[in-house]
Amino acid sequence: MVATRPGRDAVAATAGPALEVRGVTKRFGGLTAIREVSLRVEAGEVRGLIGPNGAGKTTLFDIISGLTPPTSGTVHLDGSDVTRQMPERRARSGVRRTFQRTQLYGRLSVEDNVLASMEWRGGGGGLVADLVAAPSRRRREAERRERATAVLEACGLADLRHRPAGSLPIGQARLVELARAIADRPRLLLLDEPTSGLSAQETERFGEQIQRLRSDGVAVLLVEHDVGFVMGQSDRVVVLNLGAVLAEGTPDEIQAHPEVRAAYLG
Ligand SMILES: Nc1ncnc2c1ncn2[C@@H]1O[C@H](COP(=O)(O)OP(=O)(O)OP(=O)(O)O)[C@@H](O)[C@H]1O
Repeated sequence: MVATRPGRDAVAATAGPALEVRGVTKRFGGLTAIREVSLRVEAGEVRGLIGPNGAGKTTLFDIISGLTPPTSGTVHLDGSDVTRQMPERRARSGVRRTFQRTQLYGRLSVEDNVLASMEWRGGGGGLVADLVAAPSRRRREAERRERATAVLEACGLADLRHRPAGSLPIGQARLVELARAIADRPRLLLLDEPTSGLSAQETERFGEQIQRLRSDGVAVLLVEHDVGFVMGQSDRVVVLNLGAVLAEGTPDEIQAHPEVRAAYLG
């Protein structure tokens, strides 16, 4: 008999798209920031999300990650309705996010920032805890450190691992935020304008990481004002305008779309 390995892979294979947003509306008082938006992202797919300032992109990320509830509509992860789940619970189910303004622990080292993103898995506690800890805790701690080292290397941050995160320029800080988001092997990664402030070389490295994640089966939703970057990275692109979906298609279809050109691409 062939043993099957239960876990995320098995769930993903049977339960539908990594992310499905169904008919979501969000009102702030009299303002409708999101209007009946539906979209899906499959495992191993990069989906771009573009639109002018105020189109509702960040609000949609807040709804998907659980920071704000929708006024109506539902959010599904791997086929399960998570609309009422708290953000921490969604994070443990594999939803990770980066922010337009990086959210790092400025006084902690780059490495400790990455380790902290995996703290809930166990381990932690430092040297004293190591001396008195059970073997299972020590094993988890060793795995966490090994993973942090691998992720720091992949993101080009190995030489900066002992630097306080708050001392880094924005480009490197964004890479640390990416490292934090991917260290825990997310199922769904929400990237909010990840390349703003990055050099050409850092942008290229960021793009390589996105493609590596995709080939590992991660679903990526990418909000980005750099149209060239988003078109180069994405399998499909959704265009939001005034809170509603204006168009959806391949990068070529979107770039040729007359209304999109008029509203956004110019
Ligand atoms: N907490 C809030 N209270 C009231 N209005 C809000 C709130 N958050 C967002 N909005 C409004 O909702 C609309 C969508 O904003 P949102 O930040 O989601 O757009 P965006 O597409 O992310 O814009 P940008 O590209 O500038 O980041 C805007 O009109 C904004 O002013």
